[in-house]
Amino acid sequence: MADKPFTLVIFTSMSGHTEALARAIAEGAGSLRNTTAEVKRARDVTPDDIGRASALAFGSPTYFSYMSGELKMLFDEFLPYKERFQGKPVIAFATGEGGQSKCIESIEGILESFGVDMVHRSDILTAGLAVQGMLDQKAKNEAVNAGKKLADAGVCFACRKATEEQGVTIGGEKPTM
Ligand SMILES: Cc1cc2nc3c(=O)[nH]c(=O)nc-3n(C[C@H](O)[C@H](O)[C@H](O)COP(=O)(O)O)c2cc1C
Repeated sequence: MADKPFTLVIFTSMSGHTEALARAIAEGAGSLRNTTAEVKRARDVTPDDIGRASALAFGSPTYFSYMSGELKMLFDEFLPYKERFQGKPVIAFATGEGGQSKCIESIEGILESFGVDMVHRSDILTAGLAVQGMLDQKAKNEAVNAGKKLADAGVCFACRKATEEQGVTIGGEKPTM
């Protein structure tokens, strides 16, 4: 994992709508103190990137009520690296012309089998982050806030991981060996 809690926002996009949403999420995620955020196209993401991240966002345009082939390919290829996703806070986002919640469902379905912690279920939105058409100011604000909440959950994840790795138990005592 990176030194500072790090949010990786992964997307695919042809005409720019989903990219704009990804950049707004990263803007929110990177605005927290002591955290960083990066935006990457799905085809450029490596298993090491997933391992370094303390929080992840995955987004796609809706194609035939599903995610793009490029994002599906990432999931297919990263199945052997499933443990790098486990327990990490995640949000799914999508743009479309009305069918984007189906796209979000398709992304979430795969991510659940990778063992992630879907952040929105508890405190973001009931249907992931969905946008129809180009990003307006309201959608942008929502995306920035979602990014902040995601990064915040990433900080908690990184703290829990560090505590586990140092062998510190709750209550502050190290186990005796
Ligand atoms: C091949 C193709 C299939 C599409 N299928 C759907 C669809 O099933 N439902 C929908 O709401 N929008 C659909 N769309 C619209 C796109 O999801 C929408 O324009 C999206 O915002 C494009 O994202 P981008 O600008 O990031 O490329 C489709 C677009 C294309 C090119």
